[in-house]
Amino acid sequence: MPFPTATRSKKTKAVGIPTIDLSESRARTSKSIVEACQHFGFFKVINHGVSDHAIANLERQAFDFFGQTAPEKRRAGPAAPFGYGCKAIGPNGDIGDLEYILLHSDPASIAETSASISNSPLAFSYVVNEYVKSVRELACEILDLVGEGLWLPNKSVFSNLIRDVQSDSVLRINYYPAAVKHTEKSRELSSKSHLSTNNIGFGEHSDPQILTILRSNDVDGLQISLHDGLWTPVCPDPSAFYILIGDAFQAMTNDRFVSVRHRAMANNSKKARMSIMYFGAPPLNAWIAPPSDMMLPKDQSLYKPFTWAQYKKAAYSLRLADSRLHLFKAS
Ligand SMILES: C=C1C[C@]23C[C@@]1(O)CC[C@H]2[C@@]12CC[C@H](O)[C@@](C)(C(=O)O1)[C@H]2[C@@H]3C(=O)O
Ligand SMILES: O=C(O)CCC(=O)C(=O)O
Ligand SMILES: [Fe+2]
Repeated sequence: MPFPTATRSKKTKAVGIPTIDLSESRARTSKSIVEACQHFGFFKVINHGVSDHAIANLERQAFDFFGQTAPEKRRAGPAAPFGYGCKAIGPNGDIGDLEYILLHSDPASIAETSASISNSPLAFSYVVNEYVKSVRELACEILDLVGEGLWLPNKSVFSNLIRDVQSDSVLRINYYPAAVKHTEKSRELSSKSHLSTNNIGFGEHSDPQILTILRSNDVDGLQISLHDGLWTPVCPDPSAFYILIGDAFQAMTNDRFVSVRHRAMANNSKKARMSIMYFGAPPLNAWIAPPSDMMLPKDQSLYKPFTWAQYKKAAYSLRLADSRLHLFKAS
């Protein structure tokens, strides 16, 4: 009898993930960031400038929210797409071992979602706005460094998209409850069913946006898939941010960068895992295509030009693990 997927896909491999120190010289960091985007689509940043306060305040508000009873939390859901969600991910039947809050990054939308999430909506929306402002700055700094590293005449061509007031960026707070305590009997049963330690928390996928700024507490779970298809566990580092290249950036660099496939394993720790992701996206009507000065006359565009709205619509019509960029390949 074949093993369930969770057990079959157990193979993992430890790999050195590039760490970029943003306090080093721009020439050095811009070069290292471009290399990391090309080889991994993933890297870690330290000395990132996001204040500990902004992080701790949001984490506290979120832990307070997730610590409530199920009926209390359900009042803030279902996430359609914004608000509270439990287990169901997206509109097409994907399921994970987690709870989450999804918010649009626009202040008016943050205020609206906060009213359903919190009994103190002003305090909640204040800390969300502060966090979003801070990580947006970090995202823009990284995108400017990419522009410099690629020697683009307009180094802000990418960051301008997420600085735009119409930017469609999103904030997600994922909560993976602490593992349930096992009795001897339940341990025996779950080991027989091969399911005890390898369940999926948030299934394999790439993020559709330009880039993702991810931070988690000190509980592990995140894994990335590198070239050989093996899953690489990412060591949690609450003082750092992890940067993930998304599909839109892959298209805007004509595949010079490749979006990274990743997943989060279900929590096996006695402590809950919390991850916070800022998904930096362009305005809905923005065209996703390489900047003209990035392309040489001999270069062929690998994708038909498409808008972020068109790409998002395609992503939301598919399952989490489905790849989507091929739908926009130039013939
Ligand atoms: C199954 C889905 C969930 C998702 C929308 C989708 O149809 C495919 C992309 C998924 C994803 C992954 C990254 C982010 O977590 C997210 C908010 C996004 O923009 O695309 C989720 C979507 C979601 O959970 O709604
Ligand atoms: O929770 C995590 O660490 C990863 C979640 C993720 O990839 C996502 O929400 O898109
Ligand atoms: Fe993701």
